[in-house]
Amino acid sequence: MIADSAVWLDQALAEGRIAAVDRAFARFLRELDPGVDPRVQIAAAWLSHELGEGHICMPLETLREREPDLGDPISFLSASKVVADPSGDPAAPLVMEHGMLYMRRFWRDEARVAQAIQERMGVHEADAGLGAELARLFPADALHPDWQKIACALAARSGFAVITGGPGTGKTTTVVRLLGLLQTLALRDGGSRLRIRLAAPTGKAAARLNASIAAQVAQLQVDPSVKQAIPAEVTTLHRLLGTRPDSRAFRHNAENPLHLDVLVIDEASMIDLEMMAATLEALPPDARLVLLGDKDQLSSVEAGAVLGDLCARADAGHYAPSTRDWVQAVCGEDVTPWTNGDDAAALDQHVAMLRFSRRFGSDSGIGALAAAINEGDATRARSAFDMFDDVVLGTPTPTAIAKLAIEGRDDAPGYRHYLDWIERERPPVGADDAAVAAWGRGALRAYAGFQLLCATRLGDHGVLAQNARIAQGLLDRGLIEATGGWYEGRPVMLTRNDYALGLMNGDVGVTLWVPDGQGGMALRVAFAVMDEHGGERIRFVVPSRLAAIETVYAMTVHKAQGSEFEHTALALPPDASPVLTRELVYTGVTRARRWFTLLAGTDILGYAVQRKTKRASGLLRRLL
Ligand SMILES: Nc1ncnc2c1ncn2[C@@H]1O[C@H](COP(=O)(O)OP(=O)(O)OP(=O)(O)O)[C@@H](O)[C@H]1O
Repeated sequence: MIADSAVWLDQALAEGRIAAVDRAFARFLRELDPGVDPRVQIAAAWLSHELGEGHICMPLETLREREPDLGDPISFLSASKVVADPSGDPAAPLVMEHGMLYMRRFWRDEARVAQAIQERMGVHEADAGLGAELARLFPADALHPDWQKIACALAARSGFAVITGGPGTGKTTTVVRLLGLLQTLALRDGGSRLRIRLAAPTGKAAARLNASIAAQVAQLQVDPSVKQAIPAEVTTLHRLLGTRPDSRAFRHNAENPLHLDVLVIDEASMIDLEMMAATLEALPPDARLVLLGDKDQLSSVEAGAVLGDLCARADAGHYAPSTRDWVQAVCGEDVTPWTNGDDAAALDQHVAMLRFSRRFGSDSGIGALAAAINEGDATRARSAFDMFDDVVLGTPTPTAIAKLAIEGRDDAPGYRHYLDWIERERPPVGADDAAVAAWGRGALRAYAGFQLLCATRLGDHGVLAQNARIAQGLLDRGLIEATGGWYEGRPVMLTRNDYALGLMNGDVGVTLWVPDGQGGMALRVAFAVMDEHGGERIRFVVPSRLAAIETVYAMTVHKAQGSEFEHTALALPPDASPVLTRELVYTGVTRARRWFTLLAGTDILGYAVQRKTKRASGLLRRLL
């Protein structure tokens, strides 16, 4: 029995097992209830620690393993005033349910998300014209089963759908066809058009979807009136919900719902539980929600792995025989191998996984490597480097990493390519604004030719250290004129949203000398921003207006989610570390469009690939 929690908390903090915030939370419980059982405080400190790691809750099993001396957690937790069961005291800060301990806010968000999804799954029925429209939009000569067609059908038949798939599997293609289909059915017989909104968790992801949606809509085989009724503009979720200064709450909520009939959210793996709860709350009850994303990518930075939870059974399908028969009747596709009559939950009938990548064919090392990583097959992952030319294992020493980042390898570019481009394409003196903007756009595009990714920000192998080495290497080669302050060629990334400038956390800009409008030249940072019609526009920003930015020769894998680069290099630290996970490596590899370079030992690759993260959550249990 532990008599004094204060000693335990101080010691755990001193030993680095918990953080100051965890101790503060445990102390706060004593303020609430001076007679609180010290064991409850210890449990609370561990719970707070787990939330910091991205979990929604803490299984009591975890507490038993960590603190076997405390005895049975169920008995001391259920005896405490600060812990309630779901129907207990709503003022209690902790909730215990199904062998999990929650902070009330997360418990409430999780329960709300589950309930909102459940309600939405039952809204809408398949339209009688669905089969004919699907046959028109999806050519019969596709690969079978045509998962795009199946995904589209499942999404069209209810108010809630999840479409997961790796890079290039056709998530955008499918959703554009889905929108064409829904709009065609809505406009039929003089009906009114659906209000459709598209969103993504970050500005970068929104911009990328924007470009691909516009291209896909142009190719869509539908009536021009339908085409017009599909928006090209993609907004960020924060924008859509309406942020309010200094508040976690959004302008749109249950009392002030969004004005829309269909909401599509791309890159949904980046949505944390709190954001998902806010989004579902702001959605009108009969609006459709379609989530798109890659279930195997890293989860959100904040707590929760909502897409991962929803797609936990997507590989095996778990379709009910009734779904199988319906898919056969409406799509002419056979999903028998993915049908499991004994274990088919309602949620499973709303999830579709696209399984064939058009970007990465059988000759693609990136595709083979990503698949091996996902299967946790380190041997196959290693052999991909021997079998394919587009993936290369580079030397992971600091000097070699900086050299690769600058010079690239063979045809795969490094930063020299982009700096040379800026120099070569510099507009002549007196060039008009359009020419300068085109140069800015080209510089951003050239910058996207290469990106070095790191696992962490700090440490000798982190972003800050790599940034410094690369900048020095560029200076030594005469490619930039300084390594600190503002200089031409400096790429920067926003680390906070800046609504006044219309720039979002994660947006990347490139510093350039441009005409200052008074006959001189000035350093400005070129960003690609969306204009009001969903098109892309180049905005030049005065460097001093950028309050929260970082140089971005190196970027964390987390920050790179939602972006792609022609050549991506991933540098991993040489020693085993908790940040090295399968999801991290998969996300890094799949940022590459044409070339991928791994800057790590194969032992570290093997170590990371074995470590699949599992975030504790009760969401799936609530939905099954
Ligand atoms: N059914 C199809 N028929 C022909 N081409 C297709 C089909 N589906 C996808 N493609 C092509 O494959 C490429 C990738 O498709 P898409 O952009 O829809 O995939 P995605 O899953 O959204 O990719 P990303 O990883 O970029 O999010 C595109 O060039 C697209 O035109």
